[in-house]
Amino acid sequence: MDHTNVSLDSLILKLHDVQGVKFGTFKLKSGIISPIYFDLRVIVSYPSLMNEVSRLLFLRAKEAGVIFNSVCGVPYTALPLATIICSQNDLPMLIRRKEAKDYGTGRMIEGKIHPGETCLIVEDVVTSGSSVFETAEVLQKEGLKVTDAVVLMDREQGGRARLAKDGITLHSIISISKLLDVLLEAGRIEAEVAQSVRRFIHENSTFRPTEKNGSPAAKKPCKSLSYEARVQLPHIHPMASRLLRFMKEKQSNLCVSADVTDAKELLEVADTLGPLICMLKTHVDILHNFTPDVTSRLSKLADKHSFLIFEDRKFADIGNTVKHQYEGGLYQIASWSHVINAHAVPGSGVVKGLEAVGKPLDRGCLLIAEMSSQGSLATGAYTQAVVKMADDHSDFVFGFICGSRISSKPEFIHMTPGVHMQSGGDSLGQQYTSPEEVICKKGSDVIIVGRGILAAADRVTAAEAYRKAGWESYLKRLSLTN
Ligand SMILES: O=c1ccn([C@@H]2O[C@H](COP(=O)(O)O)[C@@H](O)[C@H]2O)c(=O)[nH]1
Repeated sequence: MDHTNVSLDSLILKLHDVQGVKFGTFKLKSGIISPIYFDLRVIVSYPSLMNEVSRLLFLRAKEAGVIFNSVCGVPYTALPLATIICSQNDLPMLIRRKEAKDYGTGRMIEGKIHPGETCLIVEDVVTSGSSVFETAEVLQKEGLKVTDAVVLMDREQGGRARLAKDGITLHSIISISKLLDVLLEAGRIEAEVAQSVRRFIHENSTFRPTEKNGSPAAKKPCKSLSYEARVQLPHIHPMASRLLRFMKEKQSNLCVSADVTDAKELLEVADTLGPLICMLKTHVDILHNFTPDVTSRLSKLADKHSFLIFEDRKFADIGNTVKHQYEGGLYQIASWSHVINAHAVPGSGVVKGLEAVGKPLDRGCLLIAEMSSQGSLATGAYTQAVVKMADDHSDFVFGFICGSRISSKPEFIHMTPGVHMQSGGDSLGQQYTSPEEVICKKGSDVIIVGRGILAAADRVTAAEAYRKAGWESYLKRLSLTN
């Protein structure tokens, strides 16, 4: 028996001893029930284990012949591992921030960056490979090369193949198959447990390699209709149909969130970005100089450039109050906004109140089923109840604000905020996802982008980049699912 195998087996047993790996019934973040769970964060409490894992990670990269100039750990568990590797081998380290700083430079990477150099990524566990990929994306945006990643535990659920597709070679110390073999042999788990974990891993691969002609080799995700085909659906809401037509004609599933506080700037955003968007989202109550003239000009720009106006008012009161809020007051929202949205918290009265005002004007409503902010309570059973409410009021409700596709009905439009090319978020809990993730993987229809475009030096160029990314992700989704 060679020395490496002996130390690998003992490492696996130690990880089991400290409960870094557990067997039982665990609900994963995705909602899937798993018979195995890794919690490798626990190893930070065991210094000798930390040193051993760090040594093996470094050795693995060296054995594989990886040439690199710096090391970056995927936050958070791999951060101390990267620190030990760099300290013991006299290597420069880079730290990836989870959120951009909202002051100073706003950078996402800490440490001295030398564009053109190669950075090795270190991770504790890889499932789909998305965390490694997100870190690689951030490093690459700074001009660094990322060719390889080393990981302590490969769950063998498609992460390696997915990263290879993106040009990153994954090197692992322990595979889940090896872990099961060692624990079985040591009498730590029963054969049935090992068998059920193997079955689970096999059935829950997150990446299916494509055949040479590009079509998926294995099980396809459920079929998705084109925007064009959905326009023809017999029960499509007129607002959904209008939006889908704009999307098709303009090749745009981009909604710009025009969160500016000056009326002149709002109109300028609408006019300059109008040709690139299918919808303009407003928060008129943040304007310091609102006048009714602003909304009448906005309506003219919507006609000129063929986009819908969506006032993101998030109504959330009893039916009688929201009727007044929608129809009257300073903003008279119903008179100019094609689309509004509402929380389902008050119960169906909120929709009925809004419908009483909006339906005669041919307006449409989106229900807020999920939110992009950290710690949002709109999840699980609440989200499902919102879908039911939309089903019950589909004369007026034509879709959702959500993080991913939550209804299988193609008549409903799914719109996702919290979209940015760079992963991370802000200091107030906003969490960002990329256009590709939102459209292609999560099956949403429209990306809602605010600061990703508004904070850019050239807003038109940034909006075009988001339009293109959103549209190409939609085409990719169609090709993968049909
Ligand atoms: O869950 C939600 C619901 C709404 N929003 C709104 O979208 C934009 C996002 O702005 P960014 O600058 O792209 O972060 C903003 O108007 C929010 O009120 C959301 O972010 N999340």
